[in-house]
Amino acid sequence: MRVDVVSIFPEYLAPLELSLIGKARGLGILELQVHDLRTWTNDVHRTVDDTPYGGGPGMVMRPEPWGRALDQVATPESTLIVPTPAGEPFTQRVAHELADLPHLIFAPGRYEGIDQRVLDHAATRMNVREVSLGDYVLFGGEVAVLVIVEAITRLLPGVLGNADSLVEESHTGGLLEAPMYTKPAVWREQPVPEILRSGDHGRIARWRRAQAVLRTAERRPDLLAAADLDKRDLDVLNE
Ligand SMILES: Nc1c(O)cccc1[N+](=O)[O-]
Repeated sequence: MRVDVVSIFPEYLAPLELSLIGKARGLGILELQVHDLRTWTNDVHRTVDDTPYGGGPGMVMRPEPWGRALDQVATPESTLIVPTPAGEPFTQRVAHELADLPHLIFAPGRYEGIDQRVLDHAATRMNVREVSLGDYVLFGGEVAVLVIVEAITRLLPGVLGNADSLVEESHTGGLLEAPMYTKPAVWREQPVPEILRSGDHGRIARWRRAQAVLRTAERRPDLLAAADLDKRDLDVLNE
């Protein structure tokens, strides 16, 4: 997979050189390049914003630099990802969808956002997806890019040492993951649930599933409605 990020704060994306993302880049699993949007400005002040038509507070990102940036970076295989509070919810399902694509271009906006014509023009030549991490307001989209790139990269084949890790985690299968424990067996007078030390893998799997169902029912009933529950799950909820 290739990823290009265009930002007025390219240094914000430095964490994409670290840890497993850095490893994926080193292995050639992920090809990633960060660009400074001001590269595509043509005035002495390298201007990227201007006042909004129709009035109102703040500034809007000018279309010309973005247009020239996308002209250079986009290919026929590109999908433009625009992190914005006005976007569709970014979920594990969306992460899986994006992880299957050949080329993602991220356009994190600043100020009051990017001139809408940039997205509308881009949509005439590539897929455009506006995605939101949540219902809150940030200074810009760069931190959202870090989150989305991490969520996608860990799904790419060869990145996680044990692909089984993807099976039992939260939101895979629509449920939150069960609580996890490690040594010592007792910590500050709190024992690890006995079943986890029983060695009975069938009972352990059923216990973990029950815990996931109960935790999801308590914290995220919205997910439970969409989850694929079996009779045993329903019995757990009705106990
Ligand atoms: N919430 C927000 C924002 O305020 C600015 C850019 C991106 C996002 N987001 O992805 O959620």
